[in-house]
Amino acid sequence: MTKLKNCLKSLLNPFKFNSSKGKLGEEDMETIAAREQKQFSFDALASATKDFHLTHKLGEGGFGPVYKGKLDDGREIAVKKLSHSSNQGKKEFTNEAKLLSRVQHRNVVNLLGYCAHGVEKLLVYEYVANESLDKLLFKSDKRQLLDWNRRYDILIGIARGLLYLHEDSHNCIIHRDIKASNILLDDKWVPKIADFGMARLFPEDQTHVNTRVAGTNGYMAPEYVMHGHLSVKADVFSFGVLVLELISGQRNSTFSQQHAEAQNLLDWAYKLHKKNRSPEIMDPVLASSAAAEQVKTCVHIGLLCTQGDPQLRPDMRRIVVLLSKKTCSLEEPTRPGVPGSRYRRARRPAGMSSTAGTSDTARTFGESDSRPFDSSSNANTATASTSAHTIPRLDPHGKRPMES
Ligand SMILES: Nc1ncnc2c1ncn2[C@@H]1O[C@H](COP(=O)(O)OP(=O)(O)OP(=O)(O)O)[C@@H](O)[C@H]1O
Repeated sequence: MTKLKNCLKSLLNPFKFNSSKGKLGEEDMETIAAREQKQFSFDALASATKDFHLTHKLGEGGFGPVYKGKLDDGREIAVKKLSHSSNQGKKEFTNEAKLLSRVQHRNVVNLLGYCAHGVEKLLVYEYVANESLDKLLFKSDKRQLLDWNRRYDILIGIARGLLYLHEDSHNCIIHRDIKASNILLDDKWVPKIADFGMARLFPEDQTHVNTRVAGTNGYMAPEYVMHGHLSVKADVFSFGVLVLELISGQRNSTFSQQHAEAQNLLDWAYKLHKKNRSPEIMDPVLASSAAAEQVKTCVHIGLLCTQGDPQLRPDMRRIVVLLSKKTCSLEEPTRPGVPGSRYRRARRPAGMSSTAGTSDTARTFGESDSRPFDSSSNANTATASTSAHTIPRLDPHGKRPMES
């Protein structure tokens, strides 16, 4: 009997068995239940962030300000206060946040929980100590911290995180906004994908787009920008842009000013690849740490990911395999699509649906098409031909492909 008691006691130990009462203390039970529910009280978050004090503010993105905080139990957190423009109801928000907090992977920022308090909606993330990738990669005084091996590990980590979101999480989660600023690095340089699931929390709500800095972010897949066709291949496209940015140390969105002979980073990489000179896109600070063959393979993979036709792009499972292999034979990429931005998408001409996947027309892509797929061109010209490839129907949230 005593043995059984001890055994039970040790099983309950992680939950702070309250021996003086001989059972789990009421408070402990509440704490466990609250943690399970992933619900945080507004007071706990206000106290953790010193009333959302300016000195705790980490920054402000399109969805609202983010604050650093410390919970009573010592955990460091980042609290995202969603802007009031999210018109999602409390119950829907709670359901979505609950689902998203089940997403757990080494390369995805952990959503610890959420809080819905009056009009306030907040998301609570694990705090990731290092800076976001863009701050390191695009700042000349910091980019040498990222040698080739580190960049390569970051690439594989992001690829694994995306594979998990696409295929291995409870539902297919399309990120929709993969870019360098959404990759956070922890103190061991492990990349963590941030801001996943925003499409579910801001369903069909483009309002936040207008609060972002106007301009091109240069990561969005052309078929998504132009037609709202959202599939996992849109994330693959953005990942491809990120691959080429990591290799070159150049931001795709500001590239054109530097190299007049190419329209953008993708175009430049493609032209050099065709001449078998792709290592020339390499960031000069990598000269001593990079192996030319590996750089070549990575450029090749980046170009496969950014092809205009989403169906030609590899999926994340294949990308993880390709990146993990020492040698691999790769098909020739077709010309890259021209990336766009969400900002442009929000300004689609009247009459074009902004609902992902509702447009039934699409431009036909293919090897024979030598023109780059320009997302900035007028949408009327873009709907000229009916798609030869049917793109799977998407749910009205523009997030999960629907099983038909
Ligand atoms: N979990 C986190 N840990 C540490 N810092 C974070 C965390 N989440 C966000 N931040 C920081 O908070 C700031 C704002 O982040 P947020 O993701 O809201 O916007 P953004 O990525 O700058 O822009 P966008 O909304 O366009 O993606 C950034 O500097 C980011 O690095």
